[in-house]
Amino acid sequence: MSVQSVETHPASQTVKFTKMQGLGNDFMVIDCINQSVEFTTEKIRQWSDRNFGIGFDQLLVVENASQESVDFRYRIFNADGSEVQQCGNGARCFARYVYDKGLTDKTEIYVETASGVIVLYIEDSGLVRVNMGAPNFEPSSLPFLAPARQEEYALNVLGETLLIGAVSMGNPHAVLPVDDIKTAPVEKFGAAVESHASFPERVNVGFAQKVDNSHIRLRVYERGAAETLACGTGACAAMAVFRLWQQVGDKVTVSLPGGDLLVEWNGQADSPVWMSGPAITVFEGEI
Ligand SMILES: N[C@@H](CCC[C@H](N)C(=O)O)C(=O)O
Repeated sequence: MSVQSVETHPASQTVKFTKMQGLGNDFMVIDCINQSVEFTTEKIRQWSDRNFGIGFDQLLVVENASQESVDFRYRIFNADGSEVQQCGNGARCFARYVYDKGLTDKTEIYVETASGVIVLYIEDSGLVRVNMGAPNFEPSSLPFLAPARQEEYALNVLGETLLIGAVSMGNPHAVLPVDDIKTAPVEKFGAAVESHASFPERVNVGFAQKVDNSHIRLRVYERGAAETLACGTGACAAMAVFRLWQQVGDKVTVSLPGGDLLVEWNGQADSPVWMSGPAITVFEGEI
């Protein structure tokens, strides 16, 4: 008996993709249900290059789900080629993509990620609302090498002691409160905190200013992508940390350089964080 290997979609020479953005956090989205693509770190870095490639903060990959109760599998790669667990702005674009491409006619979409299942809702307004799951403040969940769980931590960075909050939204976040977002030391501390030895898998770094009970301003230095115009999980992380510190209420507008997100969390340990915002298709391409 001879054994034959069957490949339904042979790896193609060219790759069809869609360029999308959520508040200026931009993505290359690839359908790997209808085409087969091999990903290498080198290829992703080339594509993400803003001068020599397509240019994006993250690559989003659409795949078939591995479980029956879920609609799709959602994989995420940073611009530096690292594969990561979660991307909030990407999740909204993922919903828009699978719906607009006719891969589903559902407006409530269950998606498996490397950090669990999230649920995406396409609203009549065109905005996408995402159930991002509950925030996890256990240091080991990031991972963050702190001796015990605390509400805030003192982190030694470049000879200075920074006060931070730490939370996993599926992916790791450090949140630094600042007095004024315009003078936030993103250039000085962003990369240093991202690769601090206390975060063995690196960390996304949010600089957050409380405006009032229902409004935060935020800039995020993203792991594997440097500062972006917006970070959805970063917005959820900042809101969750400020909510834990009782600095804000249950419903907060988070203003990022690329625009506003609405983030809701009631402060209960098992309750999910909800995030709502836009998801926009920019162009279709082939490379
Ligand atoms: N832009 C994202 C987060 C993307 C992943 C992140 N850089 C990481 O390494 O965890 C968002 O909108 O959440």
